Amino acid sequence: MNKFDVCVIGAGPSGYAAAMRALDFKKKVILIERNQVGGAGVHDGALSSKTWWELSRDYFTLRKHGKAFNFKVPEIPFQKVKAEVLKATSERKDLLEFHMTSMNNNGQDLLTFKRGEAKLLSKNNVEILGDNGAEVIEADNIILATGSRPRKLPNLPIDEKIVVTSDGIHNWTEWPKSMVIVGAGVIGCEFATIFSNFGKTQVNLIDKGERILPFEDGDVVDVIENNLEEKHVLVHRNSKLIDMKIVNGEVEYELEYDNGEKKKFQVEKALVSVGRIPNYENLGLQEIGVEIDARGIIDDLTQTSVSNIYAVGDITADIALVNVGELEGRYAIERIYGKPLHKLIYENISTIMFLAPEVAGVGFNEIQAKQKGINYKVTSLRYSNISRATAMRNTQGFIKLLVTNDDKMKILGMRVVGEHASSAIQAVALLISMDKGVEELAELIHPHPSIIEGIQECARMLLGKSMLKPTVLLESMACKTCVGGVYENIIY
Ligand SMILES: Cc1cc2nc3c(=O)[nH]c(=O)nc-3n(C[C@H](O)[C@H](O)[C@H](O)COP(=O)(O)OP(=O)(O)OC[C@H]3O[C@@H](n4cnc5c(N)ncnc54)[C@H](O)[C@@H]3O)c2cc1C
Ligand SMILES: NC(=O)c1ccc[n+]([C@@H]2O[C@H](COP(=O)([O-])OP(=O)(O)OC[C@H]3O[C@@H](n4cnc5c(N)ncnc54)[C@H](O)[C@@H]3O)[C@@H](O)[C@H]2O)c1
Repeated sequence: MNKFDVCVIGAGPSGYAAAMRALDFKKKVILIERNQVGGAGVHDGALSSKTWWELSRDYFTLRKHGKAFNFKVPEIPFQKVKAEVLKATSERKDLLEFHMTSMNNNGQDLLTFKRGEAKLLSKNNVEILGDNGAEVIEADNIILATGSRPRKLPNLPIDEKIVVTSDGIHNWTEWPKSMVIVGAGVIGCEFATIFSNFGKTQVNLIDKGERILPFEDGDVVDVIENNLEEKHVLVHRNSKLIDMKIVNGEVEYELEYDNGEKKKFQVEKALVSVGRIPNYENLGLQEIGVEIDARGIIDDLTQTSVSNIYAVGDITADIALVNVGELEGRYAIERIYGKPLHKLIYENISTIMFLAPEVAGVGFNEIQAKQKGINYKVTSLRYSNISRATAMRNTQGFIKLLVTNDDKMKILGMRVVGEHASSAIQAVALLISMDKGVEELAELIHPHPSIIEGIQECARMLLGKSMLKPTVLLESMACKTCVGGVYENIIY
């Protein structure tokens, strides 16, 4: 029987990162994947949806300029865009595969890749069921990185053709004339943005509550909702989906609103995006004593209740992000083979939501600060005050910075809504992780003209030395305290 130091199950972002980190420790590793290398980080997930988003944004910009400069933008077939998306995902998969093979050609010969379905037979034995039958291997340590899958609602006729999850969008062959999206979370809103950007589909979005993206601050959501509605997206607010069926190859659905009113709608296609569930079944975990509760595997900083078995990435059912999965994958290996240099903390994660415009975030938003009972100072600046945005001829958006309500003004979090938002987040993420205040940020020389200059102006506002003054530009700048949920302007 082949014996390994580490067996990693799943070659998505978290498993791949774990396997590569184990090689740094010169360990003998086996990486097992039942489907495609890259997992949802590449296929029907992060990279594919971001390629859709980038292409849709380019096309929307072209349509906008077409209107402004009076030229006609050619139609773009669905199949052409889909082919480009699949080209992007196979480029990434090929790179990851080439990289794996080259690691061994480097003379290390430490990495074995196996294609097949893995299942634990004991705490050290894993069965791999591949095309050529079953094989059993032995490993000192096991990393579970089997990811997650779309959550399905039992009463919905999901056939991955007409009613799809994010796994089935590539089964479509043409732009739907109309579609409904069930679930106004990140995936739902990103695809509402994508399809409305291309302008070929009437998009309806079902939202259980008062507003989309319920976990995000109201001022952020307002910008996104307005833009979606300008692109004719119909947001069904405060509504419950009570029925959906496929009739003559199209979708009929019925909503019940909070006021008791019921209404029927017809659309060509439906996308269901109501969260994801971890893949921990059929791995033989319960049989060998890995503790599992209703949410999924119980882990203590990646280690499960069986001490040589670790769980990383989406399987742990907490935060489902590529960067978090990769971090956990590396961390688990560092725990096994040496002391991790950094603690595994989740408070300081940078995120981007790919909407119109993009929304970047790090640390707390106002909802989270209030939930934790934290009093804070908050400063905000609209893009209309930033030269780069003026040059882009697109001043929609704002920056919002939260700091502690004391003299230290330690950074608690930031949200940026607007063009280049994602490029604006890193400096602040670093300051939060270094437990620093706004002084450092205010004095650093930033490139000009850039969106990040706006963050610096926010820091200066808090120090009472911004160039533009919030006392004058009342509509587009603000600097306040929030104590017990009550706001008060800060006057310097
Ligand atoms: C539409 C969409 C958009 C997203 N956009 C973003 C984004 O913009 N940014 C971001 O950070 N995150 C995004 N995510 C989330 C991100 O894709 C996941 O958090 C990430 O892929 C999780 O990585 P993972 O390695 O834990 O799991 P996965 O990527 O799911 O990989 C798990 C792998 O394990 C394999 N596997 C499962 N069971 C077995 C078994 N028994 N034997 C062998 N192999 C097995 C699977 O085939 C899969 O390849 C998005 C997700 C979706 C669905
Ligand atoms: N840009 C990014 O970083 C990015 C992009 C896409 C996905 N992701 C990751 O993937 C995860 C899954 O995304 P998601 O959008 O599926 O989940 P989500 O948790 O973000 O959103 C699910 C939404 O569905 C709603 N919902 C739940 N049950 C419903 C029902 N019965 N009827 C109507 N609505 C219902 C919820 O209220 C919620 O708004 C995210 O949590 C995120 O971690 C990240």
